[in-house]
Amino acid sequence: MIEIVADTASTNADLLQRRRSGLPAGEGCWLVADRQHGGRGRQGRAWLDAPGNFMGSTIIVARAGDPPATTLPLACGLAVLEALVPLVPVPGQLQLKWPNDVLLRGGKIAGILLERESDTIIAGIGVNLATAPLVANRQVGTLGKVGPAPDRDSFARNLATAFVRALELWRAEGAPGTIARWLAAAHPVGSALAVHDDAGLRIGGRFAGLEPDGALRLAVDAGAIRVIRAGDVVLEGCEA
Ligand SMILES: O=C(O)CCCC[C@@H]1SC[C@@H]2NC(=O)N[C@@H]21
Repeated sequence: MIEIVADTASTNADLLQRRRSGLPAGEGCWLVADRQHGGRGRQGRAWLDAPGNFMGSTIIVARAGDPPATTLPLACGLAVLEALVPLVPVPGQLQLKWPNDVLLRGGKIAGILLERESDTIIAGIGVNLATAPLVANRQVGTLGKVGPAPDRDSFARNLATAFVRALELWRAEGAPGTIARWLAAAHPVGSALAVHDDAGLRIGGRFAGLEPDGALRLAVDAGAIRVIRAGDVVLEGCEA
């Protein structure tokens, strides 16, 4: 079920609140906002909205036997990518960047914030369907750069369908299959990346694939591998 609200602070906050209050809201339930004035992004950043863009959240209920939670962001990124592929003239222009950003010609077009409280995981998704908000020091993408902006509501329906499939595949294939499909859709191994860790430190290196739990492998000086489990990743030469 997809519910649409005209304006809210954050669809993630709203769905979390519904689960806390014990209101009926489970997997398959979506909340989509026309406008969102307190959008939350990863790493404590804000997510800027714009008319015609997609801002929405859904619920995932963790089950015993689920694959490692660290691979769920990858599955969510694959779902958003699947919903976007039919909307671009050249599908290869879309790439995933760790853990779940979608890039269009190198500019970030979609971001996902996962927030967890006990068995409830809220996946909040922002997609620049119509407008690329101005973000300091970042090249952001919009579908409007490669064609007409798609209808938000039909995008929402396609995304909900892609999400069901992505969750089923994640649960059926587990971490190895999810990682293999994510790698096939990501920028190439060897791409230059800069990682800004939680302390604000910048680590430069080259993309060296993923660990079995979905963490990022970064080849740094002298061929050493740094394993990144949290941080903000920039694809050098494309973003900022
Ligand atoms: O920083 C990111 O890349 C993640 C951005 C996630 C934004 C979406 S918009 C809908 C949902 N509600 C929020 O407050 N945030 C997410």
